[in-house]
Amino acid sequence: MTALLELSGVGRSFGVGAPPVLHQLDLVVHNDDFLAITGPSGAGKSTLLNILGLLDRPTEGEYRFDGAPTRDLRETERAALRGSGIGFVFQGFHLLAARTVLENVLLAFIYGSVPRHERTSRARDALTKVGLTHRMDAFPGTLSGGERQRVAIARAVCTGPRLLLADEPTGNLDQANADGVMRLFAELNDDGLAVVMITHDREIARRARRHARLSDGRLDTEAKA
Ligand SMILES: Nc1ncnc2c1ncn2[C@@H]1O[C@H](COP(=O)(O)OP(=O)(O)OP(=O)(O)O)[C@@H](O)[C@H]1O
Repeated sequence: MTALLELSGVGRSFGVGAPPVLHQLDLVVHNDDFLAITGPSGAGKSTLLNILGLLDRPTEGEYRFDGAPTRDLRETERAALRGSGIGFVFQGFHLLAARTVLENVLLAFIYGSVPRHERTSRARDALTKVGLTHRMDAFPGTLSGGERQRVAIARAVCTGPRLLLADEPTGNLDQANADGVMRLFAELNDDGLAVVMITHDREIARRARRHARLSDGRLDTEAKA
């Protein structure tokens, strides 16, 4: 099976003479993978996620997305690949307070290639998938944290990405809402979406299919959660 993501000898340094934050990382993520990455604060987890999400570039090594090298892609090509192939979910939800739930989800289509006439039905379907059909016209400020994160997940998946990247997606949630988000990730993964998630919570990491631990800039992909 072709890897969806493949890192070979990837390093990332910030500034001349600074020690590398990421060091010679090798990682393969397949289409059906659900990978949790843990590690101490400052280990480079967000730096790694930014590289996987084509928001940042390695200073060493190669990153292949869906079999194709990404090194020589122009910014516009990287943005197009992000818009069509990758969904992002963050700890802080990143919703616009003055837009309704449905309008927030529709924002995802700004960067993709989904035709205009399909957008509202796709956004509604995504909100149905996350159990928020009844809150489409609500404003984010009137929702619980768990509901807000589900809106963010609907926004991340409504364009039909191959990969979902999540940075501490349960960090602002209580146990019950964190459980709900993890159930949703498992369902999306069963439907064929690859998920890579950063978490500091070992219980949450155990809910993934696979666990890798990042420390001192190195990745242990055999680590037990
Ligand atoms: N743009 C940047 N310029 C300089 N240094 C950076 C930059 N981005 C990250 N770093 C450094 O890289 C290291 C790793 O940061 P990163 O945010 O990836 O860690 P993390 O594992 O996600 O940490 P946390 O769990 O606390 O969020 C830190 O020492 C940080 O200061």
